[in-house]
Amino acid sequence: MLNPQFTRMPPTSAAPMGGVGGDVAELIRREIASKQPDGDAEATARLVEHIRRGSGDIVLQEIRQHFKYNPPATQIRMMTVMDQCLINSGPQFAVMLSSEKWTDRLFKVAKTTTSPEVRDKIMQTTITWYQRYHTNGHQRLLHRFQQSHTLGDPFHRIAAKTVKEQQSQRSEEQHRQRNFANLDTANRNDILDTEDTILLQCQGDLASLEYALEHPHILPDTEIASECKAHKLVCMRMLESGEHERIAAELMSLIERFSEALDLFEAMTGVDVGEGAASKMRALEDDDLNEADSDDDDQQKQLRRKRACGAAGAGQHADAAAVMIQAQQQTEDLMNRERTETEHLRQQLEELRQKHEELQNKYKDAKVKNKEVVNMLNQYAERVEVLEKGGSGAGAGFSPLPVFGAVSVGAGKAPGRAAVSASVVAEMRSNLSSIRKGLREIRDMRCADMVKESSYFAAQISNAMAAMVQASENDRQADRKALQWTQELYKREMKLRKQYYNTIQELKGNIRVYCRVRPMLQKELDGGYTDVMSFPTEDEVKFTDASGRPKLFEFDEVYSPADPQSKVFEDTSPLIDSVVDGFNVCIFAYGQTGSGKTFTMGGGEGETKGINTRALERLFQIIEDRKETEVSTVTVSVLEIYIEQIRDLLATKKEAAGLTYEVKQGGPYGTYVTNLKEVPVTSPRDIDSIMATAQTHRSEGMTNMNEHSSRSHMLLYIIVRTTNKQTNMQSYGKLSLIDLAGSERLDKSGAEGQRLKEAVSINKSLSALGDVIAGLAQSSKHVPFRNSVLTFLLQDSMAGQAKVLMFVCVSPASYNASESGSSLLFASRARGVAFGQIKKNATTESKDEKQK
Ligand SMILES: Nc1ncnc2c1ncn2[C@@H]1O[C@H](COP(=O)(O)OP(=O)(O)OP(=O)(O)O)[C@@H](O)[C@H]1O
Repeated sequence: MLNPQFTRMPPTSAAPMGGVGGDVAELIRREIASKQPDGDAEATARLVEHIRRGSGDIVLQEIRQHFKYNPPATQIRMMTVMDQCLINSGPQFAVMLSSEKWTDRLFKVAKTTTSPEVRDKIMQTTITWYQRYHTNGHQRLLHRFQQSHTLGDPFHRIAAKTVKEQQSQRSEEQHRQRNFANLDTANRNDILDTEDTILLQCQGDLASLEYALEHPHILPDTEIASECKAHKLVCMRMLESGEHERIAAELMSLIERFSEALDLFEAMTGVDVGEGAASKMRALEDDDLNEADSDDDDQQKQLRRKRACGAAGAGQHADAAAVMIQAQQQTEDLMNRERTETEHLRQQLEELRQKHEELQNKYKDAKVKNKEVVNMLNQYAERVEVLEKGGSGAGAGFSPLPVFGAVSVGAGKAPGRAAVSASVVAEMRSNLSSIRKGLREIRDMRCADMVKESSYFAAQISNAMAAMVQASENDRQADRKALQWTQELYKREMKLRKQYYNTIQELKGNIRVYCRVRPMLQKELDGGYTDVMSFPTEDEVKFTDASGRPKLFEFDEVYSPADPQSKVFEDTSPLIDSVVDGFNVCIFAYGQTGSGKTFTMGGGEGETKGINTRALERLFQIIEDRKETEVSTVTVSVLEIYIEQIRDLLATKKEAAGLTYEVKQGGPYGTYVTNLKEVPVTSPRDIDSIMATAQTHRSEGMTNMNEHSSRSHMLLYIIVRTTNKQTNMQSYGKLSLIDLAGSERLDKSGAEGQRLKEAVSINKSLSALGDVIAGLAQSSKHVPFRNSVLTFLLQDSMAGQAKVLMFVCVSPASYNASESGSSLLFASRARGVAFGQIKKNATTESKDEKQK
C-alpha cells in the first residue's frame, strides 16, 4: 500500500551544507535514533524525495554503512527504511535493490547474523518486495534462501507467515477486479487494449534501442533513447498505480531492460538521458573512498572501478596492461617494505650477537683471572701453614710470593724461625681470610651480573630470531598473497578482455574460431610418434613443425586433449541460446581426417556426447524456462554433400524418389535446400533416433560406412520458431551444425579411383571455402560462394546472417605435423575475417493476421 503521506510529499528545500550526502547521512541518523516502530516519518519522506530526484545510490550507500556489523536493532531499522523508501519511491529503487550487490549483501547478512529477528526481517521484506515488483534479483534471492541449508527452514516458516498478508492483498485485488468487471465491456476492452498497446510500443522501442546498441554505427540515436526513457516512466507509473496487476511482471521486466539499455546507451554515447549513470559512477568513486566494507576489499573495489570503466565503453575501459602494472607496482612496494623491515631486524640481531660475544669473552677472561687468584691464594695458604709449623720459607724452597693488593704475605722480610711470632701468623691468617672473602664476594657479584646480562642478551637474541622468522614468514606470505592477487587479477582481466573481445567480434560479425587438439591415439603411441602440441596459455597452442620450428597460434578458445566435451560445450552454449532469440548460428568442424571432428560434433554417449545432442538439450531447456511467455517449436533436417550432390538423410528412398535437392536463396532463414524433409522434435532424446536414421540412410549402398562418412560433409539443421504469447512477435532461429569431410593430402594418402574422386571433390569444396574466406578477408566485390555446393549453402551464414563458430580440430601426432600446420594456418586466417553484422530474424504478426 502506498503511504499517501509520502506520495503527496512536497519537494524538499535545498539540501543543507553537506550536500545530498550530508543530508542523507543526517536523515539516516534520525531514522536510527527514532523510537517509532516505522522510523522517523519525516526523515523517510525526505529520503524518498532524494531517491525520486535521482540520488537513490547515495541513500543506499549511507544505509549500507549502517547495515553490516551493526546492532540488530539498527539493521532492522535499515530494512524498514529501505522498505519504506521502496514502497514510496517506486520501481526504480526496486531495480537498485535487486542488483546483485544488494541481494548478495542481504543474503550474507541473513546467513551470518546471530539475530533471528534480523534474519526474519530480511526474508519477509524480500518476499514483499518480490510480490510488489516481480524483480528478477529478488526472485533469485528468494530462491537462494529456499535452497540454503541454514536458511531453508526459517524461510519456509516466514513464507507461510506472509501467506496471511498475501490473502489480504489478494482480497484487495479481488475487490479491484470486481470494480474492473463492473466496468462496461467497452471500457474494459479499452483498458486491456491500452495495456497491450503500451506494452507493444515499449517492446518495439526497446528492441530498436537494443538493436542500436548492438550496432554502434547507428548510435547515437538520442531520439529513440528519449522515447525509451519516456516509456520507462510510463511503465513505472502503471506499476505504481497498482491497477495493472495483469501485466505487472511484464512491466517490471521492461523497466529493468530499459534501465540496462539506457545505462549502456549513456555509457556508449556520453549523452545524458537522465538515467543517472553519472551519479552511479560518483557513488562508485565514493565507495572506493569510504572505509573498507568487509565484503568489498581493496582488490574488489579496483575491479568494480574497472568494471564501471568497462561499462562506460571501450574508450573508457582501463587497459588491462595498466591494471597489471599497477598490481605489480603494489606488489613490489609491499615486498620492498617487508625487505627493509627484515634488513633492519637482521642488523639488530648482528649487533646483539656482537655484544653477546664481547660479554662471553669478558666472562672467559674473568674466569681465567679468578682461577689465577685462587691458585695464588692456595699458595699463600700453603706458605702460611708451613710458617705456622715453624718451617722456613726459604728452606722449604719457596720462591718469593707475589704481592696481592696492599697486603704482602710473608714477603719482603723473609723472617727467620725465631722471628715468626704467633701474632704475625695470626695477622697473616686474618688477612688471608679477608682477601678470600673479598674475592668470593667479587666473584659472586660478577657471576650474578654475568648471568643476568647473558640471559638478557640471550632473550634479546631469541626475540630477534623469532622476529626474523616471523618477518621472513610474512615476507613469504606477502609474496604468496601478492602472487595470488596478481594471478587472480590477471585472470579476471583476461576474462574481461575476452568479454570485450567477444562483444567486438559479435558487433563486427567476425567468425569465432575454437581450436581442439585430440589426444594421441594408441596406434600413434605404438608407432613411436611424438606429441608436437603444447599449450602456453588458455588461448594459445604451440606446434612444432616437421623441421623442429615452433609456431604459436592464438584462437578464441583452445582445448587441450584433457578438456572434456562438457567444457567445449560450455563455451559454445551462449551461441546456442541466441537461436531461441531469433539468430542464425552456424557451427562447423574443420580439420584433417581423424582429427576429432565427428567426436566434437557428434560424440558418443553420456559424458562423451557431442555438440549436436548438447545443443538440442540446451535449446529445450531454454524453451522450458521461457514457457510462461513464449511458445517454441523445433524441427530438424539432416543432409550430406557427397561429391557435390545433396542427399536428404531423413527421407526414405521412396520419399526421395524423383525429388531434386537444390540450394536456393531467400527463405525465411536465408539459404535453404528444396524438398528437404523437416522432422518435428519434442524432446532432446529424439536426436538419437534421428541421427540413427540419418546414419542408416547415409550408409545405404555404401561398401565401407566409416570410410564413406569421412568423405562427405554432414549438415544438421535445427530450426526453432518462437512466438511471444503477449505480443505475438515471432522469431525464427536456425542452428546449422556441420561435420565437414576431412581434408587430406593426395600425395600422402595415395588415393586412387573412387577414393581419388572423393578426395578431389572434398579438397575442391574445402579450397572453395578457403577462397570464400580469403575473398571476405579482402572485402572483395565478388566472393566466390557458388564455386561449391558447400559454400553456396553456407553463403547466408558467411554473409552476415549467422553467428559463425569454427572448430579447427587437429591431431597432436608428429606424423600429422604438416596437415596440422595447414589446418591451424587456415583457421587463424579465418579468425580475422569479418562476415558482416548479424541480423535477427523477427517479424511481428498483427492481431488481425493472427485471427486470419
Ligand atoms: N577429444 C577427444 N578425446 C578422445 N578421443 C578423441 C577425441 N577426438 C577424437 N578422438 C578419437 O580420435 C579418433 C578420430 O576422431 P574422429 O573420428 O572424430 O575424427 P574425424 O576428424 O571426424 O575424422 P574423419 O574426417 O575421418 O571423419 C576417434 O577414435 C575418436 O574417438
